[in-house]
Amino acid sequence: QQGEVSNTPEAHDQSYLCPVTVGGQTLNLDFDTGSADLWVYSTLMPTSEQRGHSVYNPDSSSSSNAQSDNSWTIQYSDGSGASGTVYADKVVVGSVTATSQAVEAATSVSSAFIKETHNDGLLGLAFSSINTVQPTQQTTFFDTVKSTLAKPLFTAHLKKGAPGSYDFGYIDTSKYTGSITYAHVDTSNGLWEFTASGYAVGSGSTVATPYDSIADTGTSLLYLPTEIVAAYYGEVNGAMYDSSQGGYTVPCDSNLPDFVAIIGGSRHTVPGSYINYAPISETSCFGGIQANDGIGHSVFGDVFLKSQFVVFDGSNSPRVGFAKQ
Ligand SMILES: N#Cc1c(N)n[nH]c1N1CCCC1
Repeated sequence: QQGEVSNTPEAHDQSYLCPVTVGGQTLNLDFDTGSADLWVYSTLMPTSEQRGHSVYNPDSSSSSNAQSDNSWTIQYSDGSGASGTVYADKVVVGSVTATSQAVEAATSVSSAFIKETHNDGLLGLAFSSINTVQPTQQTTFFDTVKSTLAKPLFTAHLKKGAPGSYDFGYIDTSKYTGSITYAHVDTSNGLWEFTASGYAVGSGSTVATPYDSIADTGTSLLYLPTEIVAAYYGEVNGAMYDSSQGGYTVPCDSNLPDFVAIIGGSRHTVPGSYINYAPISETSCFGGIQANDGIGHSVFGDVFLKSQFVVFDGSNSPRVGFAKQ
């Protein structure tokens, strides 16, 4: 099988949500290549926390089977988290069906999620080795269906301020220009982890330096080594590190330079306008590039990914591919 599902950006392209049917019930989920749990808001949560969300009711699904011995709890690096119990149920993404997918029904969700009223949960697309279900670890939707797909891959086509798509099982050549360049993926941390080999700021010269990175659709910004971030904002008049905001800010009327990442031996350019992320005040805007201090690797999040067509190749030699949209 193969199929396409639309994604729709939240404000500032902070996240991208896709309609998914779980046990015949449609929820809007954040497809996240940085985690490996499919969890949903559910009727098992306090009623007050369900308000404003579409929720999964396992009792009203004709295909749900409780996995009563299993439970889950997940913590994300931004401090948000959720926990709950597990069911097996039918999950449909576009036209791709997982007849018996582990659906992690939340009993508790952190406040950071509750206020995102369009987000009804996550669909993890990292490797199943980091799925949090215990005592019996479960597979991601992609791993569940992979053997039934025409090709063992999915693609991400995220756009700036407009709907895009995720495709499962095929590469739609109409969604990119030029060629796709690939980088080998190291799966030892359960992530789509690769090594970028350099960078350039605007029309500046290319700096050859390797930096360990992940492709993460569930992260909004582009997190890079501190020296690269300093080199970037050093080219922006009025840019500053504002500890009260927790990162670099720029004047909102800045004409920001492009950022070029060298991956797979090719140049991949983020337009400078994408790096003016969101207003903080009348004149100050939060930068879309920030330092990766404390993360342990660089994170190519949505600020970067929405400039590219991205292939997540889950074959026996996993790799990520990037092409210009
Ligand atoms: N923090 C964080 C994070 C990440 N690194 N990948 N996905 C994340 N989230 C998905 C929903 C909330 C956070």
